[in-house]
Amino acid sequence: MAKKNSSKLLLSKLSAAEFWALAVFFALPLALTALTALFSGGVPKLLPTRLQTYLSKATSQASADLSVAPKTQYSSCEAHQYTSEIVSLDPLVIYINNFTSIQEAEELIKLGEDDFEDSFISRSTGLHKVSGRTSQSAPLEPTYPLVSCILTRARTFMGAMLQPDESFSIPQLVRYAPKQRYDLHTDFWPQHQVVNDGSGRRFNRVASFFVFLRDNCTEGETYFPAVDVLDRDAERGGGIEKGFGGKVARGEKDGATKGVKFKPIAGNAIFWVNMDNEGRGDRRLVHAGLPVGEGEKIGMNLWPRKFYSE
Ligand SMILES: O=C(O)CCC(=O)C(=O)O
Ligand SMILES: [Fe+2]
Repeated sequence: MAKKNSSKLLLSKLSAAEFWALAVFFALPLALTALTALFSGGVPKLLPTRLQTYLSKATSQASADLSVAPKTQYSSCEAHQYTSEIVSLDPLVIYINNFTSIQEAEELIKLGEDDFEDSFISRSTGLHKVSGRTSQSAPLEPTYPLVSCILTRARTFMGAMLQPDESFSIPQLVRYAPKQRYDLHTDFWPQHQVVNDGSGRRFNRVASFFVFLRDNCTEGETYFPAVDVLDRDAERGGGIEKGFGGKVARGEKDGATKGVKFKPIAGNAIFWVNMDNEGRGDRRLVHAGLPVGEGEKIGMNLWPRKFYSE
């Protein structure tokens, strides 16, 4: 009772201006909460069920509109789950298990699948269509959250090999239908390329990641005829090859068993180093995408670029 009287007394002592100042002070947080609820779609939930029906059409339309931004929808960047195994030390070839998850692999395909065109090869003279590459390719926008996440993963994998100002080429999806292939080639250029930023600096593809994204096929292995580690292993009983549990096998060239080939397994990747410290390309990293038998193979190229002084 005494408390009620004292608050009455206090109100009667306030001027009109002081009263309104106090009213605004107490009402402002309430108004802000209501506005936040309005913009986050929370208002319908605050209303009685009967009234919610009046709003349901508008709010479900709003959430439907949100779902039509597929290219940027996947935004989580999961911590990597990969494990790695060295296939060859010299030249350096590393097999990476689970470089992407299956969900990430399918999501990457979705991001590029409207943009597939017949593959070309890139040379200093421009882009060329060649008969030895019959697949289709699609660029992947590096700023999409998932693509940027995978590029960061690749950069972290490379550790000290890349300087912070050295970046990746635009990632590229490659898709093969039955009989399609990419004949023997190297990913590095015989001559360093000039960066098109006006600086005159020259770069080359210091290393390559080839990531298998869809393995719904027979054959279609990635083949390195001059990486001879399994050939040497065969002379000692083939223990290393068996240790890879079918992911890696010996290849065939000109009727002879030679080199190493990698079976397409979605999510797994091959990493290899193309250039030595002096910026010379290593021809032992010549490789091919062997013709696909049945089904479809989709992979992704990630090419880290390093600058060279000449
Ligand atoms: O398809 C493959 O297995 C390899 C593809 C490749 O080497 C490339 O696109 O540069
Ligand atoms: Fe290649």
